[in-house]
Amino acid sequence: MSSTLKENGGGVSDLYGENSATEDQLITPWNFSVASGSTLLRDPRYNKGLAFTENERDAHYLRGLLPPAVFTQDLQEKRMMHSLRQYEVPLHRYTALMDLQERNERLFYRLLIDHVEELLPVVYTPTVGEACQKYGSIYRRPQGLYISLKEKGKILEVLKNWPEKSIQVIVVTDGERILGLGDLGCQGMGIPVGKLSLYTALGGVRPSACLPITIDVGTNNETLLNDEFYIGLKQKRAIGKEYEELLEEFMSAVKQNYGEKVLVQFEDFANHNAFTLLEKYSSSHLVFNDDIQGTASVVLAGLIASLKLIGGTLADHTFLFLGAGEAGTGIADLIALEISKQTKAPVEETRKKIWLVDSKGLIVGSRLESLQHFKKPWAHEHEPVKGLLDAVKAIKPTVLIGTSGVGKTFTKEVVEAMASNNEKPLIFALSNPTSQSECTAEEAYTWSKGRAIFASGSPFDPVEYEGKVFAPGQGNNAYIFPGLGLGLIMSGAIRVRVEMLLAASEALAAQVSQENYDKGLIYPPFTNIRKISAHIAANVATKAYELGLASHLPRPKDLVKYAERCMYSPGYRSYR
Ligand SMILES: NC(=O)C1=CN([C@@H]2O[C@H](COP(=O)(O)OP(=O)(O)OC[C@H]3O[C@@H](n4cnc5c(N)ncnc54)[C@H](OP(=O)(O)O)[C@@H]3O)[C@@H](O)[C@H]2O)C=CC1
Ligand SMILES: CC(=O)C(=O)O
Ligand SMILES: [Mg+2]
Repeated sequence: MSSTLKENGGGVSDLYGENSATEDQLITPWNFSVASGSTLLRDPRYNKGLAFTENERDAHYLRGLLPPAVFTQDLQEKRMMHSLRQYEVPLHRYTALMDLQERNERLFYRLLIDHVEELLPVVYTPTVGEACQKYGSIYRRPQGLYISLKEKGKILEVLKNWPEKSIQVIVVTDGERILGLGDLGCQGMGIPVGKLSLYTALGGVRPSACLPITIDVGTNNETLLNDEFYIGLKQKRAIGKEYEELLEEFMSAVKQNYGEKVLVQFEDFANHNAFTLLEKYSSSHLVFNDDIQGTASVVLAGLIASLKLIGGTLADHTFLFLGAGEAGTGIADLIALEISKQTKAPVEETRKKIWLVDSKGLIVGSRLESLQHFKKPWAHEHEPVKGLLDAVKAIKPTVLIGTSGVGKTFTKEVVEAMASNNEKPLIFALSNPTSQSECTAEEAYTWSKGRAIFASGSPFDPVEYEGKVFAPGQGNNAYIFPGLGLGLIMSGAIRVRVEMLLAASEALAAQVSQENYDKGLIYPPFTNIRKISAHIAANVATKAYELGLASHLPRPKDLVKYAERCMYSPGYRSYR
């Protein structure tokens, strides 16, 4: 046993700590056996339900435990989709899909991959938002790993309780800013679970390599604190040193247990923690923040693509944001950086055409002292402006981006003002779920008299306006994180860099076809997402190799093909 392994408690090659444990240390007596009979039917990873063949039914003691019919996976898929479509309430579809995931994992992913446009709004925004709000009452079986203040000092042991040992991606939340729904505490677990199901379905990361985690430090949501069915800690949120120490223990335990190359995606933290955590851990861990960085990458891709429709370069445009938090300032940063890269102008200059409005009005120089650190770079010289409409009139943006988490804030007057200043106003209503969208697709097209180019965080159906059908795009980080994650994993990257986010944006924008543009789309349809993710992964991996951050060597020649080969496929395997 090398001294390094002893020091790090076993490291990645001694996952259970058995080899490195001394005689007086406790270890877990893991026992692995071949599943058969009802145990096999209850194991979602291996269960195939009616698709077990006659031979498998004999060999694995399944005779009599299943009805006589033998179905193909195709037929199971058809049956399941038929059954899902009977539910009119989206939340019922959600629970039916979660049940399937816990019963037959491969069938679940087969459905999700083959019907991505239909099922994405169920496992993801908007329905996942409602599921989180009602998590306590729809709760059946635990999903993911819960780490609460009670586990302080024992987080490494908690990680070891998770049955899968070879983890590649962790999505972690502390539940404080779940979509635009605020603090949902422990019930935020629906988000890491949903995001990771997309890592598998959209990015091809195998399900057993995905670990959803919720860190429960309490909640400030009074409704939840008074709810007898609330599943989390009934106390106010820990802050300051107590919070930081728990997170520090978590991040160290993750590295100790899974090594340097496990990707940690921070998700739906409130902005007073999100920026600090990202800054603190990005030089020591493979981390990225989906709300700050993933969102920035997807919006930049949409902007690059939209230039084909509205003309000019990014530098020719003026940007106005409603919302100056994680998503808003994250996007603004990446746009400024890309313009600086393209024009060679310093980033301090390129920021000047990007303006943000927060709950107190336009961010301007006179507010500098009182601004949170992430807003300060955007405090340009201008007289104070209170509301969005006045800001639109004063700044005359060509692009309006909503990242406020507040619905109905792009009013008729705001959209009309955008349309009176621009032949083709570009409008992104990014807040989730649908109830928080700054405006609907129908409002954007109607109020702009069919001239807006529109994308939203949650999906909207196509809209008919004066005989023409407009198909809105979905500007959601779900386009980016699965491919970004796959690129990091397949190259064995050890750090995330901004160049990788830019590479992901360029790859996504390049996937928008002429046919998409002809329909006014600035994002490709989700139906092709696995191909899109392979291209994003390849571009990200290319950057990882160029930057010397990749550890998977030698570099595969054709990274797109390699990405496709790495992807999990949900077809059943035959059992001996
Ligand atoms: N489409 C996508 O892929 C993504 C969408 N989002 C969505 O973006 C939204 C915001 O997320 P995030 O940036 O993380 O949240 P933050 O809490 O970090 O930021 C919200 C910002 O909106 C401002 N704001 C709140 N209310 C108003 C108002 N009435 N008028 C003007 N500004 C207002 C806040 O102002 P102040 O600072 O003064 O409090 C703050 O600057 C959420 O709904 C989320 O779902 C997030 C990530 C990805
Ligand atoms: C999409 C997403 O990450 C959010 O709304 O928070
Ligand atoms: Mg999020």
